[in-house]
Order: sequence, then C-alpha cells, then structure tokens
Amino acid sequence: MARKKIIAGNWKMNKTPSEAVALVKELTPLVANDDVDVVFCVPAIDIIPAMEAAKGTNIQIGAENMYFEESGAYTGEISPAMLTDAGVKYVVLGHSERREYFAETDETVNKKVLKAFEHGITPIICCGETLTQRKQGIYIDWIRMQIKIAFQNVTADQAKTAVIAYEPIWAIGTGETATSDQAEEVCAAIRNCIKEVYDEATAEAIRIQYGGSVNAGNAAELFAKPDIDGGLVGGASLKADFGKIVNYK
Ligand SMILES: O=C(CO)COP(=O)(O)O
Repeated sequence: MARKKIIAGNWKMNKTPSEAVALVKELTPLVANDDVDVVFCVPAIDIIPAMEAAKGTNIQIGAENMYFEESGAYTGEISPAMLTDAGVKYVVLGHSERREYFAETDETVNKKVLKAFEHGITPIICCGETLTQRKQGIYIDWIRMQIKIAFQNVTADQAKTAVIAYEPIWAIGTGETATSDQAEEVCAAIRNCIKEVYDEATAEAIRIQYGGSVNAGNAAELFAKPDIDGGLVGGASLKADFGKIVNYK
C-alpha cells in the first residue's frame, strides 16, 4: 500500500504573527504539490493568522505542542479544544526540545497523544536518540521504548492515522544529517515495533517521518527510502528551500 508522504515544517520559536503571514504567502506558490500532505507547524500565537493566510491553499496549519487537560488552571498552556476550534488538524508532540527544556516525559507525551486522538487531532509523535546512545549501540532499544510508551492505550485504528517523526537529537539544527541508510534503519525498526504492538496493517498504514537537518539537497534521497514517509523540517522550513523539499521529486 502506498502511503502518502507528509512533509511538515516545524517553525519552533520563530516568526511573529505578521511575519508568519508573510512567510505563508511567500511559500504558498512554492509548496504547491497535491501528492504530498504539507503542514506548517507554527507557534500558538501564529496559528490563527497563518490559518487565514493559508485558506484555499494546500497548506495545513499545525501546532507545536498541546496540553493534555481539557481546560482549567494551567497558566500558559493551550488546550486541544483551542486547537480544533482554530481548525488545527496536526500537533507535534514530544519534540526533543520540549523533552529537554520543558521536562516532557514519555508518560506526558502518551497523555497528550491520547488527548489529541480524543479530539480528532493527528499527533506527530517525536522520538530519537542522543549521540551517546547511538555510540552505545542502544538507540533502537531506546526508540522502541519511546514508541511503546507513547502508544500506551492507543487503539490500532488510531495508530493507523498517527505520524511518527524520527529525529536523532545529534542531527537537529547541527547541519549533520543522518545518512539515508541510518534514517531508514531506524524508521524500519519503528515500523517493526508498531507491527509487534499492533499488527501488519497498522504498521503499513502509519506514516514515519525523518527529521534532523533535512534540506533541499538531501530530501530526495531520504524520502526515497521505503520506510521514510516524509520529513519534519526545522530550519529549512523557514525559507524558500522548503518548496524544494516539498517538491523533492
Ligand atoms: O527538530 C527538527 C524538526 O522538528 C529538525 O530541525 P532542523 O531541520 O533545523 O535540524
């Protein structure tokens, strides 16, 4: 079964609301490609203006994070209903920067994943190892653990619609990309883990992205791999290069 590629930008903490509108407008003609799902995951305050600017285009606007409670005394957090009311369909969960700087754990990621599904939002679930873990040869075990915890109590039907982003921490923002073989090895292992937890049909349906210094020069080789269904792109999603990544063929 052919899986539709999903290429998402993760803007991180970049672009004010007015800059976000300008960037969406600049990139709109460049990212036109109906063969690929194109998602811009933007800072919370940019979601509504970016959504407005993306109206009538193939660009979908996603969020970079979400809290796992419905509402209440959680100062500074964004609820799932706030996202759905704004029209958001995708949310990045468990990015390594959130794990490192904002104390997210596999358990809180799992709570967020369950909550996103409850609200009909597709989670883009991030996993990935440090350079030390890679050198120790435990990276596959580590990622299998991250995946197994993130998917606790997620049904097979839900899992089929999920997106997983494999982002080796040593390749994020460093300009050092995993080779396409390194990326494929882990993406295939993730698919295998999903097969063990669920079944073959779920493993075949789920989409797995690679992220970590994806650019216009390496996208085609990465996305040609059988288990890599697109990318989660940081730095290069903020410039015209993103158009070349989306139109990698
Ligand atoms: O963290 C990333 C996407 O979520 C990757 O960032 P870079 O593409 O800037 O390495």
